Amino acid sequence: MVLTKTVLNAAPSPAYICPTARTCSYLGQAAVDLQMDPNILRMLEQPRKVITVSIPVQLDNGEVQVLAGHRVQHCDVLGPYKGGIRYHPGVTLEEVSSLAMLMTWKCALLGIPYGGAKGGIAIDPAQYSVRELERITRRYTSELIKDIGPAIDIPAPDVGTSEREMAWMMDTYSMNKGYAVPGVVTGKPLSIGGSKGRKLATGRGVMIVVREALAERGQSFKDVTVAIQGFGKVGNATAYLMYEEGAKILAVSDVSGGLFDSNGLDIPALMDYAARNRGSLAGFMGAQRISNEELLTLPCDVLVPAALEDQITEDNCDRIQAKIVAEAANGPVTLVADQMLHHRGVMVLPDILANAGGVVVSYLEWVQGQSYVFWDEDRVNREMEGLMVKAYQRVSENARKMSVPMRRAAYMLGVGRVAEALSDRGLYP
Ligand SMILES: NC(=O)c1ccc[n+]([C@@H]2O[C@H](COP(=O)([O-])OP(=O)(O)OC[C@H]3O[C@@H](n4cnc5c(N)ncnc54)[C@H](OP(=O)(O)O)[C@@H]3O)[C@@H](O)[C@H]2O)c1
Ligand SMILES: N[C@@H](CCC(=O)O)C(=O)O
Repeated sequence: MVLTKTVLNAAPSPAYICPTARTCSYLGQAAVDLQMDPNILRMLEQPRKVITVSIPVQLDNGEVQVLAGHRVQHCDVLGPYKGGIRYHPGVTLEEVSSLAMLMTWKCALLGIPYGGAKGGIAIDPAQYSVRELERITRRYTSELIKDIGPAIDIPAPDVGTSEREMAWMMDTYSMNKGYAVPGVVTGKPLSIGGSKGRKLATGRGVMIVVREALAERGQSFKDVTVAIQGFGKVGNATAYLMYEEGAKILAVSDVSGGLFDSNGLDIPALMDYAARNRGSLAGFMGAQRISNEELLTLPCDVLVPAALEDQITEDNCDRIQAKIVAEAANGPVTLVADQMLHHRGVMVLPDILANAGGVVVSYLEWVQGQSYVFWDEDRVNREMEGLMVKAYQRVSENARKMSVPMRRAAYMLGVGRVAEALSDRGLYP
């Protein structure tokens, strides 16, 4: 394990805001691999700006709750801050800081001109009415009004948010400005400047990188079995696109548990069921019920964690049977589990590569909006695929050349690009 401050003896500043040990460790390893100037590392290991706002919201029953909303802006050396907004009870400032840092490396690795950010509110959206969620989102946006904007910081969906919340954010921001500003968010509905292809984009990116990894082994989707944890925006799209490519999807899950069929699940039927059941797989009768833990340890070729962080840990990684783990979620594999999987010869396709399709199409949405020209879905998918394949090939080549795991190779490329830009812009203004 490599921790940045111990390896390079960089003294922590009093204002140090610590993302998780995992994120610091991966950055620390990249700093060593790149023989990075410690001054640059000091600048990269802390977010530029940490914003916590208080969100008073009147519930439908008249009671007022005061929520805490965060936005962490990690680095904007390559362009505006970029990253999703998460509504989930587990949101903490530490988690948001880590996710913001991941966004910086992800955008840099994919070569898109953005920095990294993340935001979130620690709520369970299922406990609020649609009107309450709208009031929460609008007040959160108003509190952030000076800190977001098409050239400053561009939010997008993440866990618990969708194009609906992005539309409310765009409308609130625009009302404050006095004119429509579609470019303040991405992942918004098509009717207000969203991009074709954005809804399936993250899943499509996951499918593309797994396809490339299989091709390197002389395999295709028709040869493999897949298990997918999480059936939300990312898991659902990943399952659908891999199913369409001919993979046998053995299992999927959501918070209610998993569904398993050794002959392969009928993914369109499950999507249809979930769409009629407020997104949930609960109550589906056409497959065997298993737990989320059982899903992770099923005998399969490809495992796709597409829910939350820390699902594959030192406690279960010995029982993972997949040969490829594709991190559709951000941070689903703990630091220790990552090392143990590597020692066991399991290929981990890291989050900053595997799930980058979403932010790539966010970028394409922003480009279309800036130029007032909107593309058909084929063009969006083609442009995205080009960037994903190029990134995969660079990471794979670097991993081979350096004899390191894919994550380490990806971090060297992503972190290296940011460090170079920081250095070129001038460290000591
Ligand atoms: N949306 C994007 O564009 C995007 C892009 C890149 C990466 N990501 C990452 O992908 C992951 C999923 O995001 P999303 O946008 O798909 O979120 P989402 O639409 O809110 O879906 C989350 C899914 O995970 C399930 N889930 C939650 N807790 C679980 C648990 N303990 N065990 C099993 N399943 C659980 C949820 O089940 P219920 O619905 O039953 O609660 C839901 O199916 C996150 O790590 C996110 O940061 C998202
Ligand atoms: N929340 C997504 C998408 C971010 C975006 O499109 O800005 C991610 O983690 O990559």
